[in-house]
Amino acid sequence: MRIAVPNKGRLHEPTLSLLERAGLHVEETADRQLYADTVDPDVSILFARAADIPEYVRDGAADLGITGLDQAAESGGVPDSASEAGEDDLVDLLDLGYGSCKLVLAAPEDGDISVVSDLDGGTIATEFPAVTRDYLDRVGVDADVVTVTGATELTPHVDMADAIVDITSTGTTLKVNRLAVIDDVLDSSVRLFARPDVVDDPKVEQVVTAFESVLAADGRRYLMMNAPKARLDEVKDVIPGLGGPTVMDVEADEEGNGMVAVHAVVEEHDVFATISELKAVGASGILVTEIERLIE
Ligand SMILES: Nc1ncnc2c1ncn2[C@@H]1O[C@H](COP(=O)(O)OP(=O)(O)OP(=O)(O)O)[C@@H](O)[C@H]1O
Ligand SMILES: O=P(O)(O)OC[C@H]1O[C@H](OP(=O)(O)OP(=O)(O)O)[C@H](O)[C@@H]1O
Ligand SMILES: [Mg+2]
Repeated sequence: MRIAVPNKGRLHEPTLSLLERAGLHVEETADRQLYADTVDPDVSILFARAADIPEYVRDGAADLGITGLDQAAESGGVPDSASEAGEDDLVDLLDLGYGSCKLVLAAPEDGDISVVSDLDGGTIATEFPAVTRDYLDRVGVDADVVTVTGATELTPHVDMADAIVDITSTGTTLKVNRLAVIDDVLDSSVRLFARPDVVDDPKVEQVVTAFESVLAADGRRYLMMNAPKARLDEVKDVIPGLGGPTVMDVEADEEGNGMVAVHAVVEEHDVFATISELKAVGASGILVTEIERLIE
């Protein structure tokens, strides 16, 4: 099974680090420019441009692909569910949570375009012509779409276009170019895409489970502590944990009081408050550790 992965750009490093954390270490090879093996002999990697990955998966050059939803939408769309997928469609298997951005319609701040209908008969420049035409159909506006391959933000200032459809995340690029958002076109993040014919393959399910376990571990911590057996109920009230904490008998303390070891998964943002509450109910030797993967 082959996974297409961005070869450069902002998605390259986070994708390799996800594969690593999921246990799919990518082997260093001389020709890593194009293909690489992983520690799993059944899984190999194809490096490609983020924009080309949807096409590589459709064509069968790869079985799975990791790229932005914006790229998949531009290359022919993604149905809402696997059951609606035709054989040329991509199935959106999993939101991997990074590369979050928006495609927006934007126009010069001080211009006369303030709603999308002002663009009737106008021109929109974009790197996403298919998504833009779909959007125009949806809102019922008739505008020309010009395709550019970069520096889209400049086009309204050199009379090439009245507005643009482009990626934004912090909004800095739009601001610097004195452009204001007129409408949201598409919310995007990086997804794991598959061809419909591989969705039920056990290997694909194994990859999905591995990625899910990394996502589930994100933002959670593993707490370990000792507590007096007599106060276990109070400790449990403080840490509801994932399906309840694990409790093990340990040796009694010097005074002969029964002790237990308590282990639990907690949300990272609860750790700070939880620790003082645990101390208050008699817990000691509290350890907080990171979780690499969590299979729920
Ligand atoms: N500013 C951003 N914030 C978050 N995600 C972004 C941002 N810009 C792009 N992305 C996401 O990353 C994907 C790829 O963009 P990136 O800039 O890494 O590649 P690229 O511009 O195609 O690189 P190159 O042209 O060097 O191959 C986009 O399709 C989008 O999903
Ligand atoms: O809202 P912001 O945080 O400013 O991000 C938006 C910018 O990020 C992307 O460009 P990128 O940095 O990938 O450069 P590129 O045009 O060379 O791809 C995108 O094309 C926008 O220009
Ligand atoms: Mg870019």
